[in-house]
Amino acid sequence: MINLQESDAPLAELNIKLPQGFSEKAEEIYQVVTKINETHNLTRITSLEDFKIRHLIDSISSIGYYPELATDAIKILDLGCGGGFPCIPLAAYNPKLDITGLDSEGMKVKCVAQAAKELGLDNLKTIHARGRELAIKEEHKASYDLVTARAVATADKLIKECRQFLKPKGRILLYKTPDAIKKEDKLTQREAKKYKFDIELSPIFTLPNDAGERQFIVFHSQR
Ligand SMILES: C[S@@+](CC[C@H](N)C(=O)[O-])C[C@H]1O[C@@H](n2cnc3c(N)ncnc32)[C@H](O)[C@@H]1O
Repeated sequence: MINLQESDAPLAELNIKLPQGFSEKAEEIYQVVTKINETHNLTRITSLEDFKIRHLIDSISSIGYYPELATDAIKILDLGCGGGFPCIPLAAYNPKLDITGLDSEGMKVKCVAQAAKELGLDNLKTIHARGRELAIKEEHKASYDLVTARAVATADKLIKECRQFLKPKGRILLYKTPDAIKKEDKLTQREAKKYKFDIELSPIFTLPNDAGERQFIVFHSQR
């Protein structure tokens, strides 16, 4: 049984409150995703404790930094959603979020769509496409408040790929490690300046069980 609690690091550190019934939902996510994984090889993270920390807690940790995610009706594109992270836990956390999981691998989006159906997540849909192809389509251009991406590409590439999806004053929120942010800094600064984004960095936090340090980099569109 996944025992997700507010006292779990870094949920406590980030002051993230768990909605009623979320621990049970987290258990359901674990069951559904690992069942689909048996035949589709979506994730190598399958032990209960690792899944809890590296998928569930990591995915919702952005709420500590961006509290509107817990309460508001935000339209989100999760670019490179893979097996459904962070989009599945975020959709389960706040039913008002309207999330689209996008991936260039058709099998992965099919699995995420199946998981969303089994979990009753009506606020999560999926699209099979590459980011840059979808971004130029009329119905997706300038349509999202927020683009998220975890473990997809370097920040400079993601600025280019995600910027056209954003509504005016939209944001891109990347799940990163502090080391990656430092390493990518020069190119990130260049692309952010070129496409007129302000950069904001979250505090660094540490995931338990040697899962490493995390930091968010957020790009705020000036337009
Ligand atoms: C390492 S996986 C990460 C998956 C998930 N975000 C996670 O953290 O578990 C990267 C995913 O991004 C997808 N991807 C990479 N570039 C992409 C692009 N330009 N457009 C859509 N999907 C992309 C890949 O197919 C892959 O599923």
